[in-house]
Amino acid sequence: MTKLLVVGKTGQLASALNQLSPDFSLACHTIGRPEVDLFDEQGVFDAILAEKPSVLVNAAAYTQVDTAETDQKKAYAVNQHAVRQMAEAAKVLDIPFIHVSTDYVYDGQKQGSYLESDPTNPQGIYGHSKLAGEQDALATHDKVIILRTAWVYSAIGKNFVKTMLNLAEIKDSLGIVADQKGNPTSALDIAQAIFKIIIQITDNGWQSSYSGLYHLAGTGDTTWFGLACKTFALYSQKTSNKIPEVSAITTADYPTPAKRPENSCLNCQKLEDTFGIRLPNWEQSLEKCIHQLVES
Ligand SMILES: NC(=O)C1=CN([C@@H]2O[C@H](COP(=O)(O)OP(=O)(O)OC[C@H]3O[C@@H](n4cnc5c(N)ncnc54)[C@H](OP(=O)(O)O)[C@@H]3O)[C@@H](O)[C@H]2O)C=CC1
Ligand SMILES: Cc1cn([C@H]2C[C@H](O)[C@@H](COP(=O)(O)OP(=O)(O)O[C@H]3O[C@@H](C)C(=O)[C@@H](O)[C@H]3O)O2)c(=O)[nH]c1=O
Ligand SMILES: [Mg+2]
Repeated sequence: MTKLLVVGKTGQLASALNQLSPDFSLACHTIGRPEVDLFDEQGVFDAILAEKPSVLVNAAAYTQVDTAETDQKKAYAVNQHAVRQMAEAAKVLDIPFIHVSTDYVYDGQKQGSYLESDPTNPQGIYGHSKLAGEQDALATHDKVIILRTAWVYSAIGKNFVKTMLNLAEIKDSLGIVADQKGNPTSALDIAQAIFKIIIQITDNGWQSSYSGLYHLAGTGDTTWFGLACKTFALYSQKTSNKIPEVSAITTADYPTPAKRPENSCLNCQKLEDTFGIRLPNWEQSLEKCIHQLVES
């Protein structure tokens, strides 16, 4: 039986992997704080070797985009140095390592959606540190799959969708940026895709053609303003709770410490061609998430 080890316990993706693993008949174990802290590089390496998994997935990261600007050391420790240790451990065990990265490795200036072969140019420390982690993982071990995803939301954990619903309780109006475009992605959809990839690796054995970068994001794109509007539209269909008035603003109207890409839409064709996986439309998965939030 495939023995999957997930680094990360309480985050959006780690929770989704945990939740869905029984559907895929996998033994799935998660490690994270307080037992395993990613600031302790040797501890991470040792913990993975002690577990002896047959596949390693990293679902942990330093994800606070704005805080990273002033907390650079921690961002690089988690997003680069710990990732290198995971790749080193996977190399020693000779097992596949599936690592998750971000659309924020791009500068957002491309017209149209990004291909994996497009140049990267992160605009902030979070994106820089994630890119450094990708590069270290690929340089360390052959059996590495990097999945760049985007705009992740889930009923569990912190994300933009839940921020909007929390703000609804305290605000009558909101201004949301309408000049940043991307692909909202459900954590449950990412988890399901990761399991499908693992099943193919198990069934076919590792193929050298699997190695490398893949985009994995919800189908269809929108702006943060569009995502906020859809969130409130779905929410008001399911509850009688009040929703705020939402207005479209520009990036200049909403200054933040970290610069975000204007257009980070991801072309996910390579993933479909290699593994036959295509994620659902973002609106369809968002509806499921809002349903879960309303029911809980
Ligand atoms: N969230 C998003 O919008 C996007 C995320 N991604 C990527 O997807 C992946 C999953 O992200 P997501 O699930 O949203 O992340 P979350 O922010 O929800 O969770 C991050 C996880 O990392 C763990 N972690 C952080 N620092 C440490 C540390 N020092 N030691 C141990 N564990 C640590 C956290 O643990 P604890 O609970 O103890 O803090 C938490 O479990 C990441 O690689 C991220 O970069 C990519 C694009 C968009
Ligand atoms: C709360 C709020 C945000 N915004 C803007 C700020 C920003 O441009 C945009 C999104 O805000 P957030 O800070 O929630 O999103 P952000 O933390 O930038 O989300 C990113 O997280 C990392 C981890 C990733 O990898 C990315 O793919 C992406 O999901 O919305 C408003 O315009 N109005 C508001 O009231
Ligand atoms: Mg954030």
